[in-house]
Amino acid sequence: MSEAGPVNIIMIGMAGSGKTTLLQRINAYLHEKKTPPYVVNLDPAVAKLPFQANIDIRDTVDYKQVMSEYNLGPNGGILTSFNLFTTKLDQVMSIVEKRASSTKYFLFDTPGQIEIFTWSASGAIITNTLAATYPTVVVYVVDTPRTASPATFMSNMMYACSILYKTQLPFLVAFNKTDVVSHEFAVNWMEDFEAFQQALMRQEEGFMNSLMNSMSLVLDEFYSHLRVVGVSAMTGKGMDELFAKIDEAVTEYYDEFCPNMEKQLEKKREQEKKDKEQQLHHLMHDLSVTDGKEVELNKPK
Ligand SMILES: Nc1nc2c(ncn2[C@@H]2O[C@H](COP(=O)(O)OP(=O)(O)OP(=O)(O)O)[C@@H](O)[C@H]2O)c(=O)[nH]1
Repeated sequence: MSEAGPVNIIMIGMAGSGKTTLLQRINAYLHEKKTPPYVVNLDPAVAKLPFQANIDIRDTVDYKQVMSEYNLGPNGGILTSFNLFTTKLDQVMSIVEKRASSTKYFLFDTPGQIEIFTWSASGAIITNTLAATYPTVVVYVVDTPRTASPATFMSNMMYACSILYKTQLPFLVAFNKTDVVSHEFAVNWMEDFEAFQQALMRQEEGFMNSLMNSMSLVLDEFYSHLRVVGVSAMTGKGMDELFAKIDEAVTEYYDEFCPNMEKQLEKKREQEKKDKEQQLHHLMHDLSVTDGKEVELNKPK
C-alpha cells in the first residue's frame, strides 16, 4: 500500500437519503478540480443514474430477470444480483489497479436497501477487498430533514454506529439536504447530552423515552470520535468541508486501520501455524498408534 494511492469512497445510507445525488455532486466537484473520479454503481435496482458510471452492476446482472429466474421478491432479487456481481470482483479490482496511477478517487454507490450492502457476505467481501488495497472511507449519508425528530435521529445514529463497528473503516457522517434543514440541531444533540434529553422529553413518552435515554448514553462514546459534516447534494454546499473530512479519514486509514489490519493478519497467520502444528502432531500420533500396521479403511457398502 502506498500513501500516494487513490482513495475509495463508499456511499452508504437509508433509501432516499440522497446517496446517488450526493455522489453526482462529488463527481461534478472532482471534475471541476480536474481530478475526475472513477464511478462504480453497485445498485442493481436503480432506475436512472444522474451520471455515467464507469462500471455498472446493471451491465452484468438484470435484477428483474434474476427475480423471475430464481422466483424471488424484489429484495431477494437485489441481494442475489449483488452476490452474482461479487463473483466478478476480481475483474473490478484489476480495473481499479490499472487506473490507480491516473485516478485519485473511486466512488461506489450502494443499494438503497442498506442492509443488502452492510449485512451481506458480499458487502463485507467488497469492503474488505477495497480496504486491503487502497484507503477506503465510508460516507454515511443522512437525510437531515427526516432525522429532525429524536426517535429517527437515534435510530439513524444506531445504524451508523453498527456499520462503523462492522466495517471498522474510517467513517464520516454526511448530513445531507441542509438546504432544507440545517444539521446544527444534530451536532448540538451529539455534543450536548442534556439538549438531546430535553428534545426527547418534549416529543417522546414512557417506554420510548427511557429506551432512547439509555441508547443515547451508549452512543456518547461513538459521537466523541465521529466525523460529521453538513452538505447539500442539491446546492453543492459543504463540499470543501466534506473533502477535508475525507482527508482526515485517509490519515486515520494509514495511522489506525492499516496497523490494526496488519495485527489481525499476523494473529491469523499464527493461528494457522498453530493449527498446522496440531494437525501434524495428531498425524504423528496416529502413525505411532498404528505402529507401521496397515490402517483398515472403511469399505464402501
Ligand atoms: N432538497 C434536497 N433534496 C435532495 C438532496 N439530495 C437528494 N435530494 C432528493 O432526495 C431524493 C432521493 O435522492 P437519491 O439521490 O435518489 O437518494 P438515494 O439515497 O440514492 O436513494 P435510493 O437509491 O433509493 O437509496 C431525490 O428526490 C433527490 O432529488 C439535497 O441535498 N437537497
